[in-house]
Amino acid sequence: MSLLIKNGTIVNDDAMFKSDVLVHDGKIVEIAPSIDPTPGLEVVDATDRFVIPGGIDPHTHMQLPFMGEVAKDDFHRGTEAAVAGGTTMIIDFVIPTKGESLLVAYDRWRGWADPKVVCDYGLSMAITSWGPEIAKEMEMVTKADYGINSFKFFLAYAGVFMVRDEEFYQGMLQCAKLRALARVHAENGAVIAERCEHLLSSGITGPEGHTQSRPEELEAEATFRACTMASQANCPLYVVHVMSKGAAAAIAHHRKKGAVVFGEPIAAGLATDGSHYYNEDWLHAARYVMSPPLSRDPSTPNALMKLLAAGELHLTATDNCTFDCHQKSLGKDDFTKIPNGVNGVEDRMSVVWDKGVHAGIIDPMKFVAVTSTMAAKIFNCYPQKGRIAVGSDADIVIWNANATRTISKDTHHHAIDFNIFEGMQVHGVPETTICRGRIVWADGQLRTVQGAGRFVPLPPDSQIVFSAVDNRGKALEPVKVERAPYVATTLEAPDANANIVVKTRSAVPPGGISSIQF
Ligand SMILES: NC(=O)NCCC(=O)O
Ligand SMILES: [Zn+2]
Ligand SMILES: [Zn+2]
Repeated sequence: MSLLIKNGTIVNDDAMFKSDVLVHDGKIVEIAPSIDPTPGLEVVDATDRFVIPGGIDPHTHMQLPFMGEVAKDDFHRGTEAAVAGGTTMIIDFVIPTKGESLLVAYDRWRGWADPKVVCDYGLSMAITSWGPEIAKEMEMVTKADYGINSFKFFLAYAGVFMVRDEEFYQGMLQCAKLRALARVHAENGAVIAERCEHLLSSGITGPEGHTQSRPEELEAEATFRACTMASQANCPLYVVHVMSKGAAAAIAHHRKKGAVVFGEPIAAGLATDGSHYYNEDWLHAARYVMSPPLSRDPSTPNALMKLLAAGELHLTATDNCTFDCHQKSLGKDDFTKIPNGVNGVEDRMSVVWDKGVHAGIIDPMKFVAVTSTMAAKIFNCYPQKGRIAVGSDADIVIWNANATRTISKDTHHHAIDFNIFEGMQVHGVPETTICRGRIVWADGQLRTVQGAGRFVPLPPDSQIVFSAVDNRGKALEPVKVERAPYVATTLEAPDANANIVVKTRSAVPPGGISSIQF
């Protein structure tokens, strides 16, 4: 099947230019100022429109079994919502239960996703327990047959997904060895568990307890700790759902010291805030329960967007993990039982355009970078994905920057009965979405086929992630002092009048000098 996109302005992360685009058999085969239509060619007019790489959402949880429930958006509804919003690839997480084989969990996720996806998808893998068997399976799943190149560690959800610091550290050593990216959910799970108990026993049972059990400091502390441990393991780190200024500052601190750390804000955190948790309508407040919580500081969404603009945060995702009102209401007497998670996969592109480009904070090229290209580079499928170029997959969105739409549960494609962005009017609308050469969304209608999306294996050793690591490693090698063997001497009584000699360090200790002053 062939398709010709005419008269549009192509936007990549590094350039914008007017050109036509010819697509054949799922690939972009020609880009030229003017391509003549030939008989039988479907022509899409993109006059006054941008022609952008389809969005890549690197953080979703379709049909995740979590907190006794299963997320409502499955791989069918979830990917339909994605393409309706201009996203043409998702990266979902395989999350084994504690002690479960990674291979068994992997097969389960592929079994769920392959027959249902309407767009391409890749997988990341969570490590929820630790031991030699897990380390061995990590190596297996990074092979081409499995196509995993990143592993996520939870420092929250005590007793469920959380790993201890030493497990996280060992996991990162293994990631570094396999040239796989470590990803982290950074919150202090142990302190959160204590605070939950305290709040409940003080009679705070509503959703306001959720945010009070997880103050921003606990996200910032865990982010700083994760970055520190990653630096010691010489392992690149990707911090998922950066929700607060403190967490972003921890990332910036380590990047200034040369660490390879990426920060991912999500649509929810860029467009809304934690004031909802204090809404007097219980159900309203419960809808926003996710972890880490939305920031209580109303200036945070704008600050996170500015950090994307400044290059201190790097790409956007959604953490799409949807539970409907009935599922949320299971926590009506106890906020710790409200299933955690919000929508985002359908609205991320419009929300980032509106709060970023329309607001004058980022330009269209940066928009493409933070919604698509950076994800393709980090997860090592660039330029197959994330670029409008000859030879790339024809994952393309015709974007109308001048159109607006009002987000609503009544028109969205999610499987839930509310939308956390309800009523928000956003500038920037995906008019046509093309997945590997097929139009899957046009004129406000889905034209999808279940199972038509493909699994995209993600190979390890992404350039943007690993190129600096070897030289950093040399600087971190342990230092050995060569000495003559120590010969024991008889101890003599100390001479009270002898001068005290203060020994000074002559070599930098492994891992560098701490900036903490005592
Ligand atoms: N974020 C959230 O609340 N739910 C999904 C699981 C996770 O990513 O932590
Ligand atoms: Zn998380
Ligand atoms: Zn998540």
